[in-house]
Amino acid sequence: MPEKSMDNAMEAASGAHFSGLRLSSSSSAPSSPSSAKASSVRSFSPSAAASAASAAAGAHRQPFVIGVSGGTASGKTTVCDMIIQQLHDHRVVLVNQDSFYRGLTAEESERVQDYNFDHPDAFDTEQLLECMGKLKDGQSVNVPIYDFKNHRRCSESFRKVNASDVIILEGILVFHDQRVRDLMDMKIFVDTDADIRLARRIRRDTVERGRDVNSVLEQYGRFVKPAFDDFVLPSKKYADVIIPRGGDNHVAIDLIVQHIRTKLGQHDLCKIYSTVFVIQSTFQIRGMHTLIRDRDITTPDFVFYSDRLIRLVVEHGLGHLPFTEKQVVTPTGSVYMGVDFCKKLCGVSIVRSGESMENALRACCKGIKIGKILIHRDGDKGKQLIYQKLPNDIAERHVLLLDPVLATGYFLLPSNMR
Ligand SMILES: Nc1ncnc2c1ncn2[C@@H]1O[C@H](COP(=O)(O)OP(=O)(O)O)[C@@H](O)[C@H]1O
Ligand SMILES: Nc1ccn([C@@H]2O[C@H](COP(=O)(O)O)[C@@H](O)[C@H]2O)c(=O)n1
Repeated sequence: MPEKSMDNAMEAASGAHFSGLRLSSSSSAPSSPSSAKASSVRSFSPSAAASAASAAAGAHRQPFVIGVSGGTASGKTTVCDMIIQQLHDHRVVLVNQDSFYRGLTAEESERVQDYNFDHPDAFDTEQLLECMGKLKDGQSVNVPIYDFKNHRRCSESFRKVNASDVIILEGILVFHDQRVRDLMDMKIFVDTDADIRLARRIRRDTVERGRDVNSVLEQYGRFVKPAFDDFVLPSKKYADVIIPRGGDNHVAIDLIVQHIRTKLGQHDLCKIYSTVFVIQSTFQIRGMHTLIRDRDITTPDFVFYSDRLIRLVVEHGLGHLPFTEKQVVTPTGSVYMGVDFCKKLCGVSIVRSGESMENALRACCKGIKIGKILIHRDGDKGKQLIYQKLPNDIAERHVLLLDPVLATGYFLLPSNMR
């Protein structure tokens, strides 16, 4: 039998069927050690379940929001570009706080040299919050386009920013307002020496922003430096990560990208770990998860349903073991072309073990050559090691981690069973 067919057979074993649910005693489902929950299971309506499932499937995932702050010309945009480049397989959008600079009034425009663009009041933070709120909600937004040459927003054009997996919000004062900070899952401060920043700013503002050297120096001494000391530097304490030398610090950027990937992987583990197999959620599995999460479940029912879930995980896992073709002769003398597992399952780590789990595992593994079953109990070193390697909410699903080199299976069980 080709490997695919074997997998398909195992897949079918954990596919969408209700045999594991304990329906009423008149049904053909396995008999129940306790009927306490039977009535609630009986009222399990496929149509209600279907709408609940589709609601869950269509449920909007919260994007991962990263705030990037730092002094002017510290390299914030450069760092953001590097992160975006490295996260090429995810949808990432960049929102610049600069886009939310208020347009100047005619009077302010006349005396622009007296205007403090580095004070928090120079930004329309309410509008920024509204845009970020929509993006977090999965809606696309029109972000204003700001022109540094004439200190105005373009009145007609906007930049359309689509909902994404990752939103990066960059700007000198993005850590200043607590409401903006609270939107962020990760805060990065780009820390570059003041003299380097000033040199870059002179070059950039004269080349790109239509200024002359004198006006840059004047603005820097009068507003930029004092505001950095008063508002930007004090907000550094909110940062989770400080990157010295900005875009030159490849190690820091690599580490940050790795962290973001891990966080995103909580939604899509298979993108990070090629050896992770996530069992497809079915009504049967969700129904049983619902039952065992119910605080009113009786102990016999809990044991029954958790045992059933464990069996599904284990059976699914066994489908990934290597096998060879094997012929056997049946009692009637005919030849049956079958398969035989060709390597030993040398270790199975169960994140939380209990007698019923051990029993279920041993029962499922009957007929398979098992070298050793390792059961890690609470506090075990092995368990710690497994946890260190995995994102926090991985246990929300049934996951089987197979290491093809060691042929070791890790069966992770739902969080409430830890
Ligand atoms: N590591 C670097 N080495 C040399 N120039 C840099 C470096 N990082 C940024 N720059 C330059 O400095 C200027 C400001 O960088 P930018 O990333 O736009 O900073 P910010 O967004 O903090 O204002 C740009 O002209 C950019 O090309
Ligand atoms: N019309 C404007 C608006 C802002 N600035 C300066 O921009 C700096 C912030 O942008 P960075 O890319 O350097 O982070 C800020 O320090 C303002 O002084 C300006 O000069 N003119």
